[in-house]
Amino acid sequence: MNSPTTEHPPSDRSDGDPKIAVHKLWKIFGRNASSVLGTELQDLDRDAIRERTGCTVAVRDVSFDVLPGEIFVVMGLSGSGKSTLIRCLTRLIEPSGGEVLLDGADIGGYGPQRLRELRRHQVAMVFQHFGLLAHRKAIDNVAYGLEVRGMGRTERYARAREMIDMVGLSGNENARPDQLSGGMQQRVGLARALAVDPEVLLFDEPFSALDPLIRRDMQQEVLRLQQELRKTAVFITHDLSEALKLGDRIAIMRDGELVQVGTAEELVGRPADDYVRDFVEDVNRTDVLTVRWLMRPPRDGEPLDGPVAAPRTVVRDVVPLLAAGSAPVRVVDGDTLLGVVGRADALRAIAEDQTEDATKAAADSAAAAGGPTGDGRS
Ligand SMILES: Nc1ncnc2c1ncn2[C@@H]1O[C@H](COP(=O)(O)OP(=O)(O)OP(=O)(O)O)[C@@H](O)[C@H]1O
Repeated sequence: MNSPTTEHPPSDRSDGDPKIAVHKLWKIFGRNASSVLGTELQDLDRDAIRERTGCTVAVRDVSFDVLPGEIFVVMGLSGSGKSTLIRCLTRLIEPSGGEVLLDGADIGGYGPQRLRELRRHQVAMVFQHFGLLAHRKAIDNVAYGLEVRGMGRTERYARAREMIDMVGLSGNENARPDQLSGGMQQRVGLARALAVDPEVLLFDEPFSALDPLIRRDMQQEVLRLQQELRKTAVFITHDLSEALKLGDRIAIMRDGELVQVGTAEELVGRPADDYVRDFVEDVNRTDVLTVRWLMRPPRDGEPLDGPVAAPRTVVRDVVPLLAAGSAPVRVVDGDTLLGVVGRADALRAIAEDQTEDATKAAADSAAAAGGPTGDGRS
């Protein structure tokens, strides 16, 4: 085995240049919007800007990268600017300032023709209210983007059938939207977006209108398709469990600003402020935090014959392993020992407070209550 590393997550995200890079993006609604940016007014808070100018700052100085193949979730309360932000990514809403780069190209400089091509070929959107054409059959809705592109009937129907198959709607090709349930309509929306084989998928609260069980199915569907197709996706939601389930990384928005961008573990394990803490406080930490997050290098003399766990194993699943023996769990990726997790480390994950002091106190009380902690501290 190679030597252990103390590197923290995330380690399995895609490397390389971002697919989408957003730099210092602003969107200010209102007739006097241009009087705000670049003046001292822009430093005032949202309410003060509205009072002074009548303008609404929907997106304020937002920067982030979306890596190829990742699902990047944007989450926040109603009115925090999520929909405006996602629409700025294809200039469905024109940003007031800043840049959006797609594969390094600044889309701010695109003319109408190039912008149309971008929306037809490179980026597809799935909307909350499906956005289907009511008078068209499912297959014609799915084929719509291909028709707009000028693809011939036989070819576009073949492609549309393939997509309908892919989202599990075979047999419903000829149904009109009002003959389909909400979940099925959104599958049509998904198939339509995928039909044009876009590089990027933008989801604007696509499952908010669906019943919880259907919603769960659709989330599974997105994860399955993502595994298969590896598209880059930006996914808007105001539902934390959806964000945690789908997001490789999650951005939390408040009043137009990004408060924190991180993996589920980073948000749950180290919330940036009380706003994020409020969002994540009811999350069961052992379901989210992984051994990769908690691991540390082995200590001198610590036994290294404990059970093995993959880096993404959640804490809940290693608790039985730790309970069964005293040696720490070894976190292993292939042949490489990445680190170890002992009983006290697992307690730290369960505890709200992850400071060293709290960890030590938890370990001490565990030792006092039941013998060795199995991590060399006892
Ligand atoms: N066309 C518009 N004109 C003026 N103000 C707007 C416009 N669109 C959005 N806003 C304002 O911008 C702010 C951000 O709105 P946005 O819809 O982006 O938020 P959101 O987080 O997507 O909310 P929700 O979850 O309710 O959809 C809000 O204060 C909203 O009222």
